[in-house]
Amino acid sequence: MTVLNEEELILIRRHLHEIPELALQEKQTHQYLLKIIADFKQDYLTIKTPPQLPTALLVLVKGKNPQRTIGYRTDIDALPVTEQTGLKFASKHPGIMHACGHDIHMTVALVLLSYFSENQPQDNLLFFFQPAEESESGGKQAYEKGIFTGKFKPDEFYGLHDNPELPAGAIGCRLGTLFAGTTEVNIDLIGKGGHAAFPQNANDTVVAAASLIMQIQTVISRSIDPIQSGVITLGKVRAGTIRNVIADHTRIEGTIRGLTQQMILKIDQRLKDLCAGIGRSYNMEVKLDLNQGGYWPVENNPELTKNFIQYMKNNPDVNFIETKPKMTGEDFGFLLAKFPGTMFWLGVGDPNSQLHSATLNPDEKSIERGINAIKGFLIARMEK
Ligand SMILES: CC(=O)N[C@@H](CCC[C@H](N)C(=O)O)C(=O)O
Repeated sequence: MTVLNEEELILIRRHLHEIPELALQEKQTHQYLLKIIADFKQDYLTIKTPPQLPTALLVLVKGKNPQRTIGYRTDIDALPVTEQTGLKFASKHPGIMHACGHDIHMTVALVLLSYFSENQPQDNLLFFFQPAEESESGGKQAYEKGIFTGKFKPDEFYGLHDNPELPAGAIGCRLGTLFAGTTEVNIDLIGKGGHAAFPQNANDTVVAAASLIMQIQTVISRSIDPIQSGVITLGKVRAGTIRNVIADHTRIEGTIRGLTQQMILKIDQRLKDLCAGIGRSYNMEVKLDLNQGGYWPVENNPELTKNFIQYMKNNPDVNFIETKPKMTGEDFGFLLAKFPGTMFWLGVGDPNSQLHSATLNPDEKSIERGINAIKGFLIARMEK
């Protein structure tokens, strides 16, 4: 096969969209990626499925005259969202959707890989198809399980995220922090169940949880410098089985976001204080589990990012937009703390939807435009 053309890339993107899989369960996706890559010219490629992380995939393209190994990462997992786009190629996996655009990310990476498998690059290029970005910290797991060793160790790393607010094909980036760091929050309140008619004999976790939720909502407004800011969203609350039984257990799940590690730790501490206080005042056990995993703030490397932005600004075919930091999280933040590099946005022109929404429908024109911009950048980078 030669370099994937526009028609082929659309078919690939649509097939990937049909088979979304959750974090660490990306078996079908992994198989499909392998099948596509098997059709590329193999002369310069080394393909490896790391046994420590069996849905991940590393593909090394051997350079002509390598001075460095440039890493390019795409995430491959999807979300537990029921698709409502009405597209002909909508998800075939009930309750799961590529609602964060990782199907677009994978397609861009595959086309870049197909191009460099035909046109041997100067430097080595390492393509990393990463599982578990949405949860389970796939990037961190990959690093800690030692998959970036020997010839699979990048000297610098690049990766993109799609952005429905930006016009299709636009490239967005900034020096400094691009994405927030996040902490996953799990709270279990354990009280005493009982008959709805006899609250005096029970210890109601729903009432305690309601109070805790309201207190947590004061953290950002009262404990955080308004110029800096942060976010706490409690997206899931589960309690009870029926209206007339007092719930002995309430589970709250949420996420904390901050643009610096210091901010995240400050919010973490306030949550610990509030949970301890609720435990004392309602006389029940309140277990708080905070897990940052690999969702560190995405800090772009100053020198490499300056170079990236300069290339994009000077390229008349690229619509470059200097963006502000966002409170979305990304476990590429962990990898950028280990390897210098740059994360950037690819505009997918769907301003009526958000990432993680059931109606997200990226404009497919963004794929080809993104590929051209990134391909040009990688070639220019290898000439330096
Ligand atoms: C781009 C994006 O939407 N990323 C996710 C990352 C998940 C972070 C983690 N699981 C958490 O919820 O804290 C996001 O939700 O921002």
